Amino acid sequence: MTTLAIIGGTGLGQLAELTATTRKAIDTPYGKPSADYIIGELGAREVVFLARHGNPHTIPPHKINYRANIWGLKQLGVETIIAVAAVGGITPAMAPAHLAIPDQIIDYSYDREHTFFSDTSHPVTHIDFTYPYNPELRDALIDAATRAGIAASPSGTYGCTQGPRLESIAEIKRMEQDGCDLVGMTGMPEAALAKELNMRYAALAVVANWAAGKSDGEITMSEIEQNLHVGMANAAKVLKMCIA
Ligand SMILES: CSC[C@H]1O[C@H](OP(=O)(O)O)[C@H](O)[C@@H]1O
Ligand code: HPA
Repeated sequence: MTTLAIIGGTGLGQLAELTATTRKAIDTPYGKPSADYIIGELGAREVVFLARHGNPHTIPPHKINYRANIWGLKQLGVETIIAVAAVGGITPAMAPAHLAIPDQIIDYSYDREHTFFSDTSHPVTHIDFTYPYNPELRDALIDAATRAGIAASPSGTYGCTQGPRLESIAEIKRMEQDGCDLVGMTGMPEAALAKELNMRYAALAVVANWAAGKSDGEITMSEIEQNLHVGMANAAKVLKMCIA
């Protein structure tokens, strides 16, 4: 049975390292996942890959069916999820193309289906979310980055905005005061849904750009693409080392 999954986001719509792949379309009680699940091998391990924004990349962050994505992985027997996420860098260490393994999260998103526990016919369920990211899985990613010789910040707070627009300077200032180091649009409810289904979940963040106001001028898609080109190549090395 497959136990490990990688969810790829912006800049990682497929995982070239996967070999012997098959596809699996899954329907769930919550609707359709973003794409077919790609099941293949990485090193000696079976790995499931899911393109968070669909294939091709057409689903914006606020329209992603996070519940279907996570439910489908559970159906496939996945117990461990490494989520790859493009982010904006807020604090000085989080420079473009840098990697980080966040340890905390703040949710600024809204109007998203964010729980499996809305059903009023069951007793109310409150999961613990003290550690949104699985500590052992985070340690494995940190260790893999060290062994791969790739610099990665071993902690950081990820702030999840609603998107799809990027943020204003004032919004980033507020997030920085709140303690955010990184800003993205997909970390929630993904992390919480995985925890609700008792799955190990950690994120490998790749900095695509300085967040609004942290560099001169506006943020351009071409700078994001260039930084992700470098950052995702390093992320793939960390994933490979981690899984091996
Ligand atoms: C301008 S790129 C913004 C886009 O990239 C991130 O996606 P993902 O987390 O899936 O890698 C961010 O959350 C936004 O969706
Ligand atoms: O600046 C950003 N803001 C939000 N999400 C992002 N994903 C990449 N860059 C950014």
